[in-house]
Amino acid sequence: MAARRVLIVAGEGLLGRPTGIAAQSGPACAHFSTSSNRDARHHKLVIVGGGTAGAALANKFGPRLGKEQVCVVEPNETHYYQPMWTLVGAGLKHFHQSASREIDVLPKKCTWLQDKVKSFDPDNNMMTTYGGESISYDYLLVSTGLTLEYDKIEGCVEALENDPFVCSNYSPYYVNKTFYSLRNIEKGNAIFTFPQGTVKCAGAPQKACYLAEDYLRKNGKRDKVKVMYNTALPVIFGIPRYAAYLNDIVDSRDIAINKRRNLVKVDYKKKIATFELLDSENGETEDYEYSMLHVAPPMLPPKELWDSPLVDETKFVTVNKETLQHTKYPNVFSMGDCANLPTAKTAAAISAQTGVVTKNLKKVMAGSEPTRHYDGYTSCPLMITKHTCIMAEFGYDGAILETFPINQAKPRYTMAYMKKLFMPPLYWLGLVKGLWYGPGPFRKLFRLGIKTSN
Ligand SMILES: COC1=C(OC)C(=O)C(C/C=C(\C)CCC=C(C)C)=C(C)C1=O
Repeated sequence: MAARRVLIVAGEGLLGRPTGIAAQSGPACAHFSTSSNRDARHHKLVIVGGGTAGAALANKFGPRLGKEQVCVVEPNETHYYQPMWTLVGAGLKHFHQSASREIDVLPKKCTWLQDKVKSFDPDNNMMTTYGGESISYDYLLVSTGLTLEYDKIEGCVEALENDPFVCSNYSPYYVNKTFYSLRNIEKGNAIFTFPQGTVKCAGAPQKACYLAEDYLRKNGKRDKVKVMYNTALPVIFGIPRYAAYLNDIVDSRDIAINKRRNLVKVDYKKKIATFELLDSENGETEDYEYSMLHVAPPMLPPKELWDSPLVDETKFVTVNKETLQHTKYPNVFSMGDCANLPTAKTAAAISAQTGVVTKNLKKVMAGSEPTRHYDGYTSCPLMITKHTCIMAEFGYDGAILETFPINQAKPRYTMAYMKKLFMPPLYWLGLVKGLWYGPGPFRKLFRLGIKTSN
């Protein structure tokens, strides 16, 4: 029964489809736009991507400017709360709890064009779509998210499609396979990978590992399964304060950390994963036999952006890291995973960015300069066991920006409850609706409390 369910999930996998936020395309909905004039289509504000960032901004500007003035270009029918997929992979939430209809996260007062941008021409304030539209705009928000590039790993797509024990919490097609693997693994190596390059939610690959280890231990299988985390990075986590706690945790739970290893090939018939040794000069590789393999794929902004002047050679949208305004085009902003911001890419980061872009875009629309500055705020709720969580919160240059006046680097029950119970409603009712700008004000309030009580 379980095996059948997984096979159905795996059978649906198709990497040609957009993978950033949502999955399927489908029939048009109420305020879906059917353009009557394909030659000239103009909106005051065009938002490319209806994920977390795009939906939040549509909810800010749609009601303000009106339905015809704000256009969201988003091909996918379903909007996913991706932070929940860590929990789905560990059997702590159901996949359907992470999904909503795109039409339900967008405001009534906006035009949803269910289409995908094909090319950007910011010098002429124009873009074209695969559906054959030419759209011009006064202001543009680029919030496309990232595309999962499983196909950069040789044999990985075949393995994800054919081996029930090769899984990935990053994809709606493969996230259900993670818990299937945990329930059915008997012995051997359970390997969790972290790729080279920029990823969204850099904590997710190790959360998958911790929750798996916890499940195997609690279900009496731990002594027969070796748990490994193979990462391209030279450290377990980029912020030393949290890395110190995490290193102790992996030591005490006998999780092997193999650093500077990058997954380059999966041979699912032989059950072998091949890793490039990044510190070796002559491109040496290492083969690992696996019983279960959790893949975090390389990621990049969608290829439609690569040739546009909106990005640089890194392929990420070049914005001022404080104002989030484009470095070349003052009428363009970018936020979310596709922006080249030197901080970790998370939903929590988008909450803080929403306030900044809302304020600055209003300023620019009124003919003045952007004034609000983003401090790089981001948060990573690191699930350590199913009941405990390290609530990492930080900003640019490793600044620690913890909300609560307690040590959040310690695994805590309260923070696990936050992640599992408090965050989903905060996301659906707050963040995507443009009503949650992150916990910054609470942080300041709690710090004030400490000062006055001293
Ligand atoms: C899923 O996305 C998330 C957010 O966006 C909805 C957040 O904002 C935050 C940050 C919020 C914190 C730490 C709690 C603040 C709560 C109060 C009551 C002050 C986290 C961790 C998060 O995971």
